Amino acid sequence: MNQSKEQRILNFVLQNAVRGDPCSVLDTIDKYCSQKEWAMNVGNEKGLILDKTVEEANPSVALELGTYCGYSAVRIARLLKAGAHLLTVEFNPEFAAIAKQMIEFAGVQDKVKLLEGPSEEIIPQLKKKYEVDTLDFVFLDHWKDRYTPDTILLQECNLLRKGSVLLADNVIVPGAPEFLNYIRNNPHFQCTNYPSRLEYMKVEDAMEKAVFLG
Ligand SMILES: C[C@H](C[C@H]1O[C@@H](n2cnc3c(N)ncnc32)[C@H](O)[C@@H]1O)NC(=O)c1cc(-c2ccc(F)cc2)cc(O)c1O
Ligand SMILES: [Mg+2]
Repeated sequence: MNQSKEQRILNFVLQNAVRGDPCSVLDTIDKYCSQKEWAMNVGNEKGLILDKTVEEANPSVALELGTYCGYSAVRIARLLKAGAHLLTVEFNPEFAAIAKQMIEFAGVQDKVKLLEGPSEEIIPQLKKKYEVDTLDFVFLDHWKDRYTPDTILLQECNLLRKGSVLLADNVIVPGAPEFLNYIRNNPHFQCTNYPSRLEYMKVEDAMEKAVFLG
């Protein structure tokens, strides 16, 4: 059976990147996806916005929704301080298997816990099953129509605290208009928009940061 695109991306990393070097893994994925096959990684341009937001938040506990091949999980984990960790959620088993290998090859597996399943099922389990108190940082990069319900669910599960930082990818392409409307009109969030471009394309995209005010 011929390989999936995600398997081809992983193989290219295994053959061309430096094991244990997260930056080398990120650069190699970006090289493959800009020169050979487009893929929905956050990419290097929006990746720099993600980097700055993570560094500013300096989270002890971070959550990512939508792992895909693990590009942003590696990107986030490489910036985490000693003792901090990232929980990343992916419901597609094939993608989860690829991401697991990508995270291990990059050498950040001790900082990342990959949770396989839908976010709507996993979020309510975070406190009891995964021993989370509150989340310092959340990266929303899964189905764009899940951004709003999952943001509401995070609040209902008391997983946000004053100052928790949410960062949403793709608020222009594919777009998350309902999320933007929800979060920008919600007095419990302070929002900032970061114009950028769709990964590996000359197409406008943006990220939205929302700080929970408690
Ligand atoms: C949604 C995907 C990312 C991943 O999210 C997992 N997922 C989903 N829903 C759940 C859940 N409820 N729980 C857990 N995991 C979940 C999935 O399996 C994918 O692996 N991301 C995108 O679709 C995406 C698409 C584009 C894009 C842009 C222009 C185009 F012309 C075409 C596509 C760009 C991006 O930057 C994206 O991020
Ligand atoms: Mg995205």
